[in-house]
Amino acid sequence: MSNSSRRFIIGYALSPKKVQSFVLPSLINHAKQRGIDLIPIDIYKPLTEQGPFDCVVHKLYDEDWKKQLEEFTFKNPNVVIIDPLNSIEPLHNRISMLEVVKRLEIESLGIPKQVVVNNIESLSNPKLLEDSKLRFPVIAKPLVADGSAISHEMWLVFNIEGFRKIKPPIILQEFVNHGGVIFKIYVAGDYVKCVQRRSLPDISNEKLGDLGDVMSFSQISNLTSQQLRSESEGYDNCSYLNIESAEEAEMPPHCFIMDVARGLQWAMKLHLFNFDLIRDARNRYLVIDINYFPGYAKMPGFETILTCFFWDAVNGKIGNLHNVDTEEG
Ligand SMILES: Nc1ncnc2c1ncn2[C@@H]1O[C@H](COP(=O)(O)OP(=O)(O)OP(=O)(O)O)[C@@H](O)[C@H]1O
Ligand SMILES: O=P(O)(O)O[C@H]1[C@H](OP(=O)(O)O)[C@@H](OP(=O)(O)O)[C@@H](O)[C@@H](O)[C@@H]1OP(=O)(O)O
Ligand SMILES: [Mg+2]
Ligand SMILES: [Mg+2]
Repeated sequence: MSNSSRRFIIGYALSPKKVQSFVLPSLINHAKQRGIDLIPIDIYKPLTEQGPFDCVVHKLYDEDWKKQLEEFTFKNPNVVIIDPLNSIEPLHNRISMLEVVKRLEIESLGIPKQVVVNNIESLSNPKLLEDSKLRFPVIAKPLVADGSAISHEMWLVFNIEGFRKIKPPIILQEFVNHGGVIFKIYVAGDYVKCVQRRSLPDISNEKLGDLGDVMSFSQISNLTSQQLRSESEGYDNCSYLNIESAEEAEMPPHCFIMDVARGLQWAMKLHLFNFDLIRDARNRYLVIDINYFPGYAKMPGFETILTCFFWDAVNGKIGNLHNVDTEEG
């Protein structure tokens, strides 16, 4: 229970899909019990005429919202905005997204080799892979990561023929064998949680020749085994994805997760994000993706963690990371 009778108001500006997946009755009730009311922001009305708010959380990126936030911040400099748009923006480009990882200089941590391809001509350059020190298989990911369905559409490319299906601007990223498991680390202010999810299976050199030219996929770690099977139907390479379940893997060390989460948070100046981590055959960890305001509801204990974070936010207690906890998802 709240230790004071004062109530706090958090305004949220989220897409209808995000409201449905995040603003669950269980979260609303949990927050209420700690004196926090979660109130929807009407994006069709001026933000400055709404409220009062102690804090605003948001995941909208259009120009109109940007202007609304600027005006609101100017008139209400003491209201906490989670998070400022200029801190979120680097995550909208898959190159700038991972730049921050390089700055951390944490031992055993890195990112896969990658190169930007802006147009079809560059994609047909026969020396593209050689110049960028990449080898097949590679993953082609849309350069822009703006939350649209298209920004999640990826291709696993097995040979040069496969490039025919790819539409730049994209990045080509080294496919790193990692045992079919990824770790998703959710950060909400001071709170950090690591869960294990399904990923793409390893590809051996022998298997590479049997997989066809290219295979498209989207948000694989959110798919159930059943969805994964139907997703893979119709591809030459369907048997590649048609696996029942990945082996359970050992979780990364707590202190390592903590260091990376804290390092990323400070470097990016963000409170709400998750990052995807894979472990290669030499026990090196690679960050492959960072998402703003991810699907927290899939995280065990989400109501408690988010409510604690909101409480910290409205009480000016957003500070050092603590409470690191790892568990299987
Ligand atoms: N370099 C890589 N090597 C091996 N597998 C990878 C690599 N990059 C991505 N993957 C696999 O592809 C999946 C999707 O990639 P990524 O996380 O970049 O996409 P996304 O659409 O941004 O995902 P999210 O839904 O988490 O936002 C990962 O979860 C992982 O299974
Ligand atoms: O759909 P969910 O709620 O599960 O959350 C997903 C979230 O979608 P949403 O913000 O539209 O809801 C995605 O955001 P965009 O890149 O599309 O902006 C991205 O962050 C995914 O990684 C999240 O899944 P998770 O990484 O947590 O598994
Ligand atoms: Mg991802
Ligand atoms: Mg992503």
